[in-house]
Amino acid sequence: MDEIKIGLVGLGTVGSSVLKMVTENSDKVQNITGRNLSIKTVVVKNVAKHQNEVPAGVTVTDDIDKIINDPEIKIVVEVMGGVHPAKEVITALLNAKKHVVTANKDLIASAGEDLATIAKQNHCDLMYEASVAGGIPILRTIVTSFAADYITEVKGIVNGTTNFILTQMQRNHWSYDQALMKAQELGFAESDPTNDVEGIDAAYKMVILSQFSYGTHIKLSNMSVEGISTIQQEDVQQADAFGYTIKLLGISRRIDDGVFTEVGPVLVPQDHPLATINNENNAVMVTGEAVGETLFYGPGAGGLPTANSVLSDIVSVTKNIVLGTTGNGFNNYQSKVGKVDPNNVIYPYYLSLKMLDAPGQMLQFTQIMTQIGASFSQIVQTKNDDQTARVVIITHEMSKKQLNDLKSHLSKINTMSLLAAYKVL
Ligand SMILES: NC(=O)C1=CN([C@@H]2O[C@H](COP(=O)(O)OP(=O)(O)OC[C@H]3O[C@@H](n4cnc5c(N)ncnc54)[C@H](OP(=O)(O)O)[C@@H]3O)[C@@H](O)[C@H]2O)C=CC1
Ligand SMILES: N[C@@H](CC=O)C(=O)O
Ligand code: NA
Repeated sequence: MDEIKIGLVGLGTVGSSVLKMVTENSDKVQNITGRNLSIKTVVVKNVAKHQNEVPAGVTVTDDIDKIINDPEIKIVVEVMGGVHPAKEVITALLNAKKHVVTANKDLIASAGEDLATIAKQNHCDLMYEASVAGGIPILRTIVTSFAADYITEVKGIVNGTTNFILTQMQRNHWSYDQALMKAQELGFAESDPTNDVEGIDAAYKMVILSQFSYGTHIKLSNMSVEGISTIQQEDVQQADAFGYTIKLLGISRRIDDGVFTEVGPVLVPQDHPLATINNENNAVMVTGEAVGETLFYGPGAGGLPTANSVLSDIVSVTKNIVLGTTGNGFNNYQSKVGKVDPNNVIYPYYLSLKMLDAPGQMLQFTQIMTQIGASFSQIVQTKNDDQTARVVIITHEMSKKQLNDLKSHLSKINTMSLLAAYKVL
């Protein structure tokens, strides 16, 4: 049987699981593709650390040229992460006519279009199913199964680390730091978890999902991105008492002629499917005009689930090699969309305020709300300390403009401050 040799760049959480799956699941892959796939060379930073982690016959090196210049290697898996030097490495691999499979959302969200062009010029495949929602087969599903439908919204939980942290904070009353440490230990978090907890990793994934859903590139700089690092345990518990679970959601929807995409903590009603997604699991809801609402659920992080998506790309590339159909692009949908007026982006909000515990304070707050044309649906006041009260409110629908007006009014009053403002689904 013909052989296809694979190069692997990175042997961490995902890389070691890719090596395991290529080695242990080769019979099924052979059966489907008619090719014998094996990993020939692995590139890492620290060769000594990994020397004993590979089967006999596999070379471990820190020299990427050993893959770039090896004519026997046809497919390369990039799982080292980060934009640089991953971008330069993938560019060199494509120019050397290697097909590339990557899990790197940072890179695809920021340079995916350029890399796709280079791939096409070289008649090579560039696939990245693992870059969004780890083990959930969502990108290929949008390309193939929503090919004709007009997608109006794509939203969901697309970061495993933050969902794990929020689950532990809500269910087990863990501290934020304790939960983050465990997520790192389990291999869900990025090597620097800042992008996870600040919502940037989820934003990268929303950029890619929007590209696939609407055919348009949303710039990260045009998105509102908020993470979970400032969420307080008391807000998690208060949301729960109101009947909501706080989730970090990415939401991308058509509004007017445009697409509005954002990431932030959202109060999700406890009977909504997204409220039931726990730990490192992710869920993506895709709404199409024809099909209506659909939900895709599964592990969003972790070695083997992510490796399964990498393997699905490897198998797709292999089939293309066999059929001579490489270089046709992972996603070919391109379309122009207009701008969205933030006044038309409306949600109810959860507002947490600290105010002086004195007569007239609530009246003053109510006057501001009346002035900006907003109103409450639920309100709870508790003691914060000797002098101040904590007032938590769920508003009726209001626009981003009204929220900004509220913030600006509050910034001028030194007896009240807004501690948190989260959307309510
Ligand atoms: N972990 C997860 O659950 C998921 C991760 N991803 C993505 O997959 C990719 C890999 O993630 P993960 O496996 O967790 O990362 P790890 O940090 O566990 O592993 C990274 C690997 O890449 C190697 N590496 C890093 N920089 C270089 C370099 N400059 N040259 C050569 N090798 C290098 C490291 O080598 P050494 O060990 O010698 O330091 C290590 O083996 C990232 O893009 C991540 O965003 C996607 C979905 C899920
Ligand atoms: N750090 C990421 C890994 C998968 O993309 C996450 O936690 O979701
Ligand atoms: Na995926």
